[in-house]
Amino acid sequence: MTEAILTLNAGSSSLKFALFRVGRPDTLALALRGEIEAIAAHPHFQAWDADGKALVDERWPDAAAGGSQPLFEKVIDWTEAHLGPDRLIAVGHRVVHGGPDHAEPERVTPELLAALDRITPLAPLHQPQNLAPIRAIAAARPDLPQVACFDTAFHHTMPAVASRFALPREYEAMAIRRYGFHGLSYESIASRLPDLAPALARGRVIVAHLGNGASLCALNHGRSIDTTMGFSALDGLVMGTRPGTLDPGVILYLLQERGMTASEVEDLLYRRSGLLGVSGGISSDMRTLLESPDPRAAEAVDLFAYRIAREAGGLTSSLGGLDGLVFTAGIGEHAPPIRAAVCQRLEWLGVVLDPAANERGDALISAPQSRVEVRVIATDEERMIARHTLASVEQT
Ligand SMILES: Nc1ncnc2c1ncn2[C@@H]1O[C@H](COP(=O)(O)OP(=O)(O)O)[C@@H](O)[C@H]1O
Ligand SMILES: CC(=O)OP(=O)(O)O
Ligand SMILES: [Mg+2]
Repeated sequence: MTEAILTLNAGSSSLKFALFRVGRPDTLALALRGEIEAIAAHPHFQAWDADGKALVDERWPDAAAGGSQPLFEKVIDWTEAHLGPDRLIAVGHRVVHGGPDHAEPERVTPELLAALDRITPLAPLHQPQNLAPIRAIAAARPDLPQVACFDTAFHHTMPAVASRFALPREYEAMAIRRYGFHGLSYESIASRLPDLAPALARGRVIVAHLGNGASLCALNHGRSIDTTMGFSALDGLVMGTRPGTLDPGVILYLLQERGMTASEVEDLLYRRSGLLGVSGGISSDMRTLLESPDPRAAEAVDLFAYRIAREAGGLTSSLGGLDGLVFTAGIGEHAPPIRAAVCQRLEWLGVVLDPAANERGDALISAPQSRVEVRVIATDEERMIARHTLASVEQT
């Protein structure tokens, strides 16, 4: 019988999962992976074995009644039914916010769950999605170890000058600071760089994690020194349904002058803005926008690329120059027009794209004369979670 680890990665638009077989010494072989995408609209459930052979492909016309809970249960039941001779030894979870106190992966206990629940207001779109399956599994399988892996953890290496807000000191004591997110994704990319691009592993690199949520991370020698997301997953780039950086004066104005309630503003910022809002409600999904003939879709796409380039300029300053740019996550890995638009805006930095390599989605998409090496690397948050989970269960 082989031991296996299940990973669950609940994002804002998808639930991704994977099953890894544990070999000795400490190798993790992918057994299957899958996802439910468009969880809030028309859920689409797919899974593949390690060779990419499809195991399931189901669509549900409407989001499940009762939110994501029935979808989590479906994934867990389906995975258990496909375990075969494997024995599940642990489940690892992506948990978006670890707050100030959780800088390393941790075994789930009732105390940890209560602490993570208390920081839900800092990540209202994600934390409930992350904690719900932990609770469901704890109730159904109380003896099965679970490990929480935090999206904020990788950024604990940021210097104070990058994590501090210019607020009075007492607010910093209330843990109001910039945390950064998508840390498991950045850790996954940083862990691949020594093999894929050794010079970049030692250099100054911006990683663009462009999914439904989107952010940039400045890596120096593989460590995060700055990132575009802050206290919450609202800051920085334009995202599927979030505006990214917004003058806080707008929020005061909406509350004080336009009579909006705090929860209406929350809904506006987390669910109605970004690509969805700017496109006039066409879609938060980049595929739909790239295919749409509506000029508002093109304006949303243009703003998305403009803001990536603008923030990349800022992070280049944080890094003191730029050696590499890496695109990853749903849009970064699969949307050549977005990569082209960003690279064109960064030509002043010495970025020269190889258009054919970009269209093919090659690993290296910059031209030989480019001063900045531009790469596409598939993020593997699932393997990162599995590694942390294995290390955590072996320690105890
Ligand atoms: N072939 C594609 N072309 C353009 N965009 C794509 C493609 N495939 C996926 N995407 C986009 O990737 C985004 C989802 O990215 P993903 O990293 O899976 O998100 P999350 O993990 O935040 O749920 C969506 O906007 C989707 O439209
Ligand atoms: C932190 C965050 O925005 O995550 P996601 O991209 O999964 O929405
Ligand atoms: Mg994601």
